[in-house]
Amino acid sequence: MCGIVGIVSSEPVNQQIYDSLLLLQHRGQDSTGIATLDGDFFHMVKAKGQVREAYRTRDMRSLLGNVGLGHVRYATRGSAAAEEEAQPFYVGAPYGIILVHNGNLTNTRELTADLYNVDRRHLNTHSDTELLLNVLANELQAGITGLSLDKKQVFDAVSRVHERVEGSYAAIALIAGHGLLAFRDPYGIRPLVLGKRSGANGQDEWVVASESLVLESGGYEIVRDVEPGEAILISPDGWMYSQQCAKNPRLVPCAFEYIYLARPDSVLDGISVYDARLRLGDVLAEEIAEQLEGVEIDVVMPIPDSARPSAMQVAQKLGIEYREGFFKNRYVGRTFIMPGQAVRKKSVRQKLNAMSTEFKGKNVLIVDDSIVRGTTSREIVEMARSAGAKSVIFASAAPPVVSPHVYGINMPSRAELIAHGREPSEIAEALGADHLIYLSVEGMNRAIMAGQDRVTELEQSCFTGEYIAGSVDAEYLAWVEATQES
Ligand SMILES: O=P(O)(O)OC[C@H]1O[C@H](OP(=O)(O)OP(=O)(O)O)[C@H](O)[C@@H]1O
Ligand SMILES: NC(=O)CC[C@H](N)C(=O)O
Ligand SMILES: [Mg+2]
Repeated sequence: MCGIVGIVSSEPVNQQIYDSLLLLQHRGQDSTGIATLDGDFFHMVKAKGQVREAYRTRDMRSLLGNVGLGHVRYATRGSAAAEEEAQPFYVGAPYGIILVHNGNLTNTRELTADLYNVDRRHLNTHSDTELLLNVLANELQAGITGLSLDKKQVFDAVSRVHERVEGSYAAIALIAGHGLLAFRDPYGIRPLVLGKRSGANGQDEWVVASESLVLESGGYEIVRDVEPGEAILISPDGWMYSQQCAKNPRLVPCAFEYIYLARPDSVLDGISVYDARLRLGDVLAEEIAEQLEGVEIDVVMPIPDSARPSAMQVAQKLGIEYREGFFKNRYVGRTFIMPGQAVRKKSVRQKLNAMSTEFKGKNVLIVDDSIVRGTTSREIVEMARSAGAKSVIFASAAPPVVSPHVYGINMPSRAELIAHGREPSEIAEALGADHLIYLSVEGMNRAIMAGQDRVTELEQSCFTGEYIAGSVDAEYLAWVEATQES
């Protein structure tokens, strides 16, 4: 999951894109980039690290134009450290295209071979985003008949992209002279939402972004989510056109967005992330009551930040006091999306501190949103014990993560997943907890999708091992494991 934003405005967009990326920072911390379209020219600035450190005043001044896009990266293919893999990516033909992408393609080997051998295209990195851009460029090129490009040709090109590319992709592109193109994969795995406001000169101003909070904070009304398979084309003077470009679109958004990735104050595909997290807590409480009958619990405690809404509900439903015992250093980023296990492990200790008065002599139920590698939970159980807890019960508001995530979250290898091939009792032992409880898969589905009928199924392969998009089989997973840094 990266964060993406694209804006078509009646005034310069540089500051708006910057502000939007700051709001999307929780989706990626490895690198960031902004590109603008200024008449016939693109301007682009990319840098490693987080938004606040990445852009200088002179960079911002160079980003001229009323149309632009931006990206924060959390690498899922290639390397987090590679500067040349920071997004956006650019190709010179046709017209000049710049693209940002949230997601992960699963047929990269086939695409790489075809782009070299058939389309005669050069690829300069290991990024799957560069592949996506080149497929789009190739399909646009193939459909051009005259000098200019019309919307049908653009939508036909996106249809052919859907046919060639497998995996997940929410993408935004700028096409020089033509405006902004946004599209979402046929399963809508990664989020993308469309917003509109009226500019000073009466022109419609548009934004497409990974999360709705970007729209709200910029004073845009939420028009709707981009449909799975749909493409949206917005001209530089604010005309918007859309078309369904996939043969069999089916909305299957990623469950992990609701559990951990997205900000709680966003609404994705009509489901409020905060409400989903509250409901995950409600259902978790029911399952705790059933499975841990008789186990003594004095206090319920969240692991800040993402677990707070769920933990609050667990406490309320179980009628047990809610306390905060772990305090977070706000200057340390999200540890799960940091590259490399050594950094992640060190950061948990830097990030969280246990206040002993809240633990001494108590039976503590610790609630986290998820346990993936166990990096956080292992350290936390140890911290709770050293702070004097009598017993430590650990609850996860998501089911066990048993399989790699190949659609935009960097969990490439089975071996690193603490729940892979282990029973909950063995995991409890590995974590050092007295009891461990996970939300059930059925409970997760019920909680996230309650009270609405737009989303009827979730992408949940990391909990079930069943992959909906592309041919993800044992051979593919072994290849990902062998080639992707985690
Ligand atoms: O089992 P693990 O591999 O440790 O991963 C899971 C943990 O990582 C995330 O927290 P993170 O610090 O990334 O962000 P947060 O502050 O938003 O909770 C998540 O909320 C869990 O606490
Ligand atoms: N998390 C993402 O969406 C990553 C996008 C792309 N796969 C990359 O690695 O840059
Ligand atoms: Mg956390």
